[in-house]
Amino acid sequence: MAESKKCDGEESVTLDLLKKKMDDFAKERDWEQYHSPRNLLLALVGEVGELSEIFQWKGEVPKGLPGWKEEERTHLGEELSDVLLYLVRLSDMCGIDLGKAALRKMELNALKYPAPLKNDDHGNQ
Ligand SMILES: Nc1ccn([C@H]2C[C@H](O)[C@@H](COP(=O)(O)OP(=O)(O)OP(=O)(O)O)O2)c(=O)n1
Repeated sequence: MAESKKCDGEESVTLDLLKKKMDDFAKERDWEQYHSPRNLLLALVGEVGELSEIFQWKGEVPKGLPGWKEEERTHLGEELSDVLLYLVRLSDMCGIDLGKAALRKMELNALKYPAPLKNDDHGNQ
């Protein structure tokens, strides 16, 4: 089920919900013909370029983006969203369950890069 509600009545955002909304968006416009894997990949890369432009020439940007104007933050949210939406759509058109694939990849990452052991209360490792 794609739709899910938070307890405050607001719709909670899941990858499944975004997948369903992108599917509806394409169907309503008869744009499924354009949403081939290769087209979507190129669109995704284009949006990553637009995202990069926001940070271009700024030098290092501290976390939380202090000093950024509200309109710059809004623009950033839009470009991040374009990247996410095309990624979700690309995964769907390739038959990849992105949520499952990402969780599996994180497990692989944890095996490849084990966290260092922490001392317990008794100073033992
Ligand atoms: N064939 C298309 C075209 C657009 N979109 C959707 C997904 C993106 O979220 C957004 C991209 O729209 P634009 O190509 O108009 O890109 P921008 O919104 O970045 O506009 P601009 O490039 O003018 O800044 O619309 C889509 O699903 N399929």
